[in-house]
Amino acid sequence: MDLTFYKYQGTGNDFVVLDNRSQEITLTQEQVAFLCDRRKGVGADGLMLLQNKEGYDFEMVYYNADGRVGSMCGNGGRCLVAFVQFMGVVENEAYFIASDGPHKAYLKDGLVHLQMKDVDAIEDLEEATFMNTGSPHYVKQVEALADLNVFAEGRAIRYSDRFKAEGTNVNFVEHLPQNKLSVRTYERGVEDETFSCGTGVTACALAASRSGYESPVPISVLGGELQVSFEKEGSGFKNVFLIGPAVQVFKGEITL
Ligand SMILES: N[C@H](CCC[C@H](N)C(=O)O)C(=O)O
Repeated sequence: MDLTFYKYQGTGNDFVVLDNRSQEITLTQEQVAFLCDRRKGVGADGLMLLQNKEGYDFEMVYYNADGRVGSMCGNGGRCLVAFVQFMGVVENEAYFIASDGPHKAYLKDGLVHLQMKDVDAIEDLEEATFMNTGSPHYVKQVEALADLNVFAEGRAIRYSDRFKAEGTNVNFVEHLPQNKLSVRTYERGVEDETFSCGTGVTACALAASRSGYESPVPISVLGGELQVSFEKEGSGFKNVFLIGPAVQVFKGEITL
């Protein structure tokens, strides 16, 4: 099978994007893993299929780099919105369905604003918090984030008794002055540190709001700058938006 693919990146979280509106593409777990392989394939943290869905502008189907169907990916969602605008499917606004439900998004001043699911509950753990922002996220506040071994520490938590069956993404967040955060993330399904995780920084911003952080929260990640805006509602959050750039890197062809 000959495939035309696009490569996108959002703050360094990178994706292979395939237009499957004709429904001609079906990929095995091995084929997705091959396309995401950085040495033997195209190379990406994840792969997305753009599909049609009645009642929506499009459907987002997301796979992790290991080839398994993933849960919601915030940076991937932002990249897919940029892709559908590039393909002429939408102009500046989109309404789509992903694994965690419907999402609204719009483009403004070159940034993609993606509405994330409402978050009802943040679970308090002994030294961290845990929540689902479309994907599961463990959030641990640290100091000296730059010196942390995110791979080793993240991996230990991801494979701990509580999380080893389902897995979790693991975020380490440093609280900086002036309402700013710095975040590094170990991603499930990539099983490594990535340069950015959209659902992860969303979780970090919501967790930080409990220490007085106010919307919008600017967040530095290894691959750039993101923002998260939100409204508090009781112990939960609504109107949560992930805001940042999404860039087409190249288009290519590959034979499977
Ligand atoms: N990079 C993604 C998260 C992917 C989710 C995945 N790693 C999982 O939970 O299995 C993001 O920007 O939100």
